[in-house]
Amino acid sequence: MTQFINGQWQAGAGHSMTSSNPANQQVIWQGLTATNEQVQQAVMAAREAQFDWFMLGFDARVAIIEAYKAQLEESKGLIGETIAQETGKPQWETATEAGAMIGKIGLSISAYHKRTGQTESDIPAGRAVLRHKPHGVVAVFGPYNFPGHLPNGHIVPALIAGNTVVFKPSELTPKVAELMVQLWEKAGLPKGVLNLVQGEVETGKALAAHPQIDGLFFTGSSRTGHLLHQQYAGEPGKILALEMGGNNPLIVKDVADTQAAVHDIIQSAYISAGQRCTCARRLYVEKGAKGDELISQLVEAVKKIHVAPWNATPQPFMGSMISETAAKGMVEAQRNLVNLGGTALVELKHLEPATGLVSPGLIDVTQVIELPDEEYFGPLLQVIRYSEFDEAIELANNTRYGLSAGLLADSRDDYDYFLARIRAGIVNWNKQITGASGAAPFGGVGASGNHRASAFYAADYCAYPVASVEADQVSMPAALSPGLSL
Ligand SMILES: NC(=O)C1=CN([C@@H]2O[C@H](COP(=O)(O)OP(=O)(O)OC[C@H]3O[C@@H](n4cnc5c(N)ncnc54)[C@H](O)[C@@H]3O)[C@@H](O)[C@H]2O)C=CC1
Ligand SMILES: O=C(O)CCC(=O)N[C@@H](CCC(=O)O)C(=O)O
Repeated sequence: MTQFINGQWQAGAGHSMTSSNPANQQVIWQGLTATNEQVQQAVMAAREAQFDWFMLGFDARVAIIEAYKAQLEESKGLIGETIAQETGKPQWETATEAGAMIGKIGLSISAYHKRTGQTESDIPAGRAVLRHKPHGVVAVFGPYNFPGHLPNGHIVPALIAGNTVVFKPSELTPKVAELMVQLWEKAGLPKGVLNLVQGEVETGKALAAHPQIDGLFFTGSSRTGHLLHQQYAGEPGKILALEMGGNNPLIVKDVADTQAAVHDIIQSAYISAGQRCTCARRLYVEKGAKGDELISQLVEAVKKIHVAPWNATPQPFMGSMISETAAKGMVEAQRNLVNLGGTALVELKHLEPATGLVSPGLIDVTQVIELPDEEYFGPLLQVIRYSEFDEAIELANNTRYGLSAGLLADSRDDYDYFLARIRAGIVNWNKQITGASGAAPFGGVGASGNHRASAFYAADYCAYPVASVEADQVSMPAALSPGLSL
């Protein structure tokens, strides 16, 4: 039973789909995809349930969402293990993803009040009331790299606001999605409020194209996000929130503690085997002896990064990438950069055939004239040597993306200058550029997003404001407008 439609689990009526552990190819989930007819049923179930869900009222909705939180807490270990098995990420890391899912509940309730909610003020003619209403039925699309936390970051605020949801997870992580929906079911969510349709791109297309969708909240690649943006052109009545990838720069300038800088670089570029949208892809290091020393320490540290399957003891820093295909894609990306004139400082290697296990790579691309503005979604960091800070900032900004960026420098003045000039939605100083806080907005500019930041600002795209001027009864004004007599 792979689809959850109108409160019932049912088998897909489409074709066969499997999900396997990318570290050993063991099949961990098997089922049939949803057909267009099942997508239609899911959307109509969400439509049917929406008004009652909204009319239940905020407190009653939140009570169910708190019950879901209790389910998450009870199943925290299982969630972490399922994510690790399906994505290949190490267990220490997926435990933090399960924790972030739990933390999302309190943050989303607080964000609802702070960003939306209801306010009233007295005005001469009565009172002005600001309320927020849900859009209606929203589709949530999830990526594979955070299969629990990131869809959860759309679903929870959407439900708090009174929307109903049709969730289409990544085809690479159906098992995590199924577990999440089972926990909502146990929490007592009324039928039709959250529906799950599993499948590949065709299922996504059917859902995105459904005329009864009022909004679409997407986290995934820039390529797919751009397709959806084109598809929603000419539909101003629908809300589209796009959280997409990046080609994120990190600049190092005059740091006293080189070892600490190396640590921040590694946490920025290689966590989750480089499969975070916030990961550093380009590292700018000053030319000269100090820069050479930093690079040589970085090379040694990258060579020592422990890579192993998700459940290995001791735990590795990097687990497997999501698939063998993804691993091969990174080897191909490295080959392409070498062909363009790059020099591998640490070669990224596919460690075992038929798995997603790769070693981290570091490549000097200073000599590459036309550096591709691509998001290589894996553990491959490109190094560019610069002469002047201005040059480094200009190169860092030379991207169509604008998600995260960072500066490692001991001078506050340097940071203020960088902050004023860099174009990105997440800008950090002397901190890794991954691991953004859910208590802050999360989103990028350029090809990284459409100015609908998620995380704490997700509340904004989950509801629309309704401004009212109200009085308890109809009454005559103190004076009539010129030219009127009654
Ligand atoms: N900005 C952010 O918050 C984040 C962005 N990402 C980005 O996500 C990407 C990795 O995730 P993927 O799963 O590979 O993304 P993806 O774009 O391949 O897939 C995302 C979802 O869209 C669906 N989909 C794919 N093509 C579609 C189409 N034509 N119409 C409708 N639906 C379609 C997929 O089935 C999946 O459910 C990276 O680029 C990463 O940077 C990942 C996490 C956070
Ligand atoms: O959504 C939130 O609560 C905060 C954003 C977040 O968790 N970002 C993570 C993962 C994003 C990704 O998939 O790359 C991060 O910044 O590391």
